[in-house]
Amino acid sequence: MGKSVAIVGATGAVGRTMAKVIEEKNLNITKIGLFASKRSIGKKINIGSNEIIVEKTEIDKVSKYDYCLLAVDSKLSQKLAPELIKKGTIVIDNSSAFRLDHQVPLVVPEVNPQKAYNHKGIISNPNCSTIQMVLSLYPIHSISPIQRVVVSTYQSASGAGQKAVDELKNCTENVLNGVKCQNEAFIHPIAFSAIPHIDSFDPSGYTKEELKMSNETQKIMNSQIKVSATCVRIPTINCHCESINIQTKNKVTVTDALKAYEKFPSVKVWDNPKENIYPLPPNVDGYDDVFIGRIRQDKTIENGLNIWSVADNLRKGAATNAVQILELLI
Ligand SMILES: NC(=O)C1=CN([C@@H]2O[C@H](COP(=O)(O)OP(=O)(O)OC[C@H]3O[C@@H](n4cnc5c(N)ncnc54)[C@H](OP(=O)(O)O)[C@@H]3O)[C@@H](O)[C@H]2O)C=CC1
Ligand SMILES: N[C@@H](CC(=O)OP(=O)(O)O)C(=O)O
Repeated sequence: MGKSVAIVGATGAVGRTMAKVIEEKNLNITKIGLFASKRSIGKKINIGSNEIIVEKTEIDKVSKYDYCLLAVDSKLSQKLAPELIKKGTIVIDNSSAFRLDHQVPLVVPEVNPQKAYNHKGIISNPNCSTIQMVLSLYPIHSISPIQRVVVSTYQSASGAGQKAVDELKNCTENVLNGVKCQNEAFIHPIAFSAIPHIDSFDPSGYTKEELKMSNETQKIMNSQIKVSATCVRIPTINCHCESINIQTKNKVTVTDALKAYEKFPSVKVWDNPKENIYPLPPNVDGYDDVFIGRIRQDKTIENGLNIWSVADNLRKGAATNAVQILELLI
């Protein structure tokens, strides 16, 4: 029998992308409900040929659905998810609220799909930079265990939500017109800049975004891989980039890495330096895969590789991964 699915946060960057991904996949869903804040009551969103009217989020309404894809901030997830599971709705949560909870599976379907079945009502979707990195690491890890990773990210505005995308556009236009740029979504004006500060600082000096990349990777890959991350916001609209340095237990050659990536689902290699071919955000926008290029041996250590990875953070980094989890369950 077909299942019913609610998207809460349906008007946001991730929620809108979830609606698109559901439209593209032929899932056994009989009813879809779209919910957001009271500001969005009456907005219309098309899924296939159906025009769906956005409703205000109320537990009694959302809990009528079998599954809820939650795409709201973590504070709101913390409030809504327990109330929904109490009423029997299974929640796939995009926020960071429950990701490190031992009772909650944290799932990348190509890596640890079996965890999804062992849920107690909530399944967490990992952080966008983490999903992308885990898929970039896992094929290499399958050849030789990864010991340590040093990663620098170049994260797009859409990672900070729809308002941040609007702010990037307005701010760029203002700066070009000699007008001062106002910033609310970002800590500093984003136009023509690079901001090494995503989420808040931890007493260790790392940001929470950087710690998520470390802690969530260990949980998903069930391994004590050491990850040292520096997360940077750059003025691109969509798609995150990552420069990843990987240290393995035994030597992994570029040829080994290419073979492993080529047979792995959801990973594509675009790597031809002679022809200037490597993944770029505008070419990856709208795709569900993680794209890898610039694969090369690290000359400074014995068992090291450097790679460049690009993925659509709203799709594989958020909506597509969440809908894949839903697909495993229905
Ligand atoms: N953007 C990304 O790449 C990624 C995001 N995530 C996570 O996904 C979640 C959603 O992010 P994103 O889509 O970027 O955020 P947006 O800011 O773009 O969207 C937020 C959504 O939450 C809704 N909302 C706000 N307040 C309420 C309320 N009181 N009741 C019901 N709905 C409300 C908004 O509705 P309204 O329009 O009515 O205000 C909107 O639909 C966050 O937890 C984020 O951390 C995770 C991985 C990647
Ligand atoms: N922090 C990510 C997106 C995000 O919302 O992540 P999280 O769900 O882990 O807070 C970014 O800004 O690009």
